[in-house]
Amino acid sequence: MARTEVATLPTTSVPFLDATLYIPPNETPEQRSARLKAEEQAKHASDEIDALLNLERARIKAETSTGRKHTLLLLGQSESGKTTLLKQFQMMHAPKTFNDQRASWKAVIYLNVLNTLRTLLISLRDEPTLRSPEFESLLEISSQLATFEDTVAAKLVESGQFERPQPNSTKVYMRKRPSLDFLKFRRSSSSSTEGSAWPASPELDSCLETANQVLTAHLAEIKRLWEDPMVRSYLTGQHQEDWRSFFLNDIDRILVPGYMPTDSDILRCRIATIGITEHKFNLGSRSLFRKNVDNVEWTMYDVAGSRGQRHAWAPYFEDATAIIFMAPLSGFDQYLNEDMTVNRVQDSYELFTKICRNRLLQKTEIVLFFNKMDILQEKLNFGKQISDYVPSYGSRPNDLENAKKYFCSHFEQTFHAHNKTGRSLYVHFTSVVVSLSLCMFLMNSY
Ligand SMILES: Nc1nc2c(ncn2[C@@H]2O[C@H](COP(=O)(O)OP(=O)(O)OP(=O)(O)O)[C@@H](O)[C@H]2O)c(=O)[nH]1
Ligand SMILES: [Mg+2]
Repeated sequence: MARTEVATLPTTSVPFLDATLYIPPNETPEQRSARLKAEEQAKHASDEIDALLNLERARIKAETSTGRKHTLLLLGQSESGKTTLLKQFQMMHAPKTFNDQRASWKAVIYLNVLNTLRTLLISLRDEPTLRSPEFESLLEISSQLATFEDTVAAKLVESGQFERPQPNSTKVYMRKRPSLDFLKFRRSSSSSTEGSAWPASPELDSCLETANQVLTAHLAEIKRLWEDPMVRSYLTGQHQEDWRSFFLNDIDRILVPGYMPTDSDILRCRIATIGITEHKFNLGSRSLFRKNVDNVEWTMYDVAGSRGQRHAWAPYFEDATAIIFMAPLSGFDQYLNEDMTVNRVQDSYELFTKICRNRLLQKTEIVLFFNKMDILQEKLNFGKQISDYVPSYGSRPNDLENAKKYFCSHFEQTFHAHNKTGRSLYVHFTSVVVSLSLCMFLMNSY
């Protein structure tokens, strides 16, 4: 397959003007002084970030120089499945911690349900043909649902494990603050072998209880709305995030009194990673990446994958033993949340290319996970045509085997084109929410 075909994937280049460099015409003295002050603050913040990154680099170097520590980086775009893979590792190698935290995940699952309901109501609001009695009835309780969502988010933030952009944000996704805190956060994050359940909060429990009562009282409407074929067909065209449907499909089970999240619920719930989190595993004695590893500690770094946060990855490159790069192929018909002009598979490909050609990573083993294969299969079964979104796919058969072959060959080509040191590429097609034996397989197969 000719390598030039990649160029016909949807383009991602968008003009970008940095607001801090923009000087408005006819700038008043007050505007000028405010602009200069903002520039000074931006420079100060940037210097501070550089200083913190240098410190972090020195710390990692000191830890790895003993040879007793190996570093594994989980890289990939947002929602590619990095944290989900980490949870799989925790299930396998830190089962006590995983079980201790089980009950705590209930709050995140409720947050996912409340947020999905709110997103659903918002997206149907402007579609008069889809406004049913169920919709009208749920609209009446929407502000109550939003209050629950906000309270659950606030209480999770108070637990110290999560953040959100601004204290009074109406957004319920807890995302990284654009601040220096990612390093602070990384240091304070608990390692998976030592972590414990998040602190209990009576206010959070009481909010979940009330939310449960309201949702249960409206369960029939929620289900009728969610199962309405016209609504489903409308949502399919909206390219919603993959994780959203899971908890609404299972809402009866989640609202049952005494509900305790299952392994699968924990793997499927979604919370964006903030900054970089560090997790330690002792894998005993085994052969890994062609090295005989004997009681060496593995430190796994799970990073935030959205574009604005990728600059924080660099300090971890120099001493990385291996990278697991997650590229979800199911994203062929989706766009980045942070830039709706950028196709997700195209973004993964470009990011992977940057990783392959990074000078600091030339000796780092790369494991490539083409993830979310279950969702890709569902989309192809549903009749979605890859060539509608990736014109260079052309007239190839629109099936799983051909899609795997097509995308894999592009990623392999870019790897080989930038492979100056003869390192190997290990490719796997995965669905990290379902393959429970994956980690065992990974740990034993190199
Ligand atoms: N069906 C399915 N869902 C998956 C798969 N992998 C991940 N998910 C879901 O996709 C959502 C996003 O996964 P995360 O692991 O949070 O993604 P991430 O790469 O850590 O994202 P950031 O933290 O934003 O960088 C979660 O709800 C996961 O359960 C998969 O293979 N199949
Ligand atoms: Mg994550």
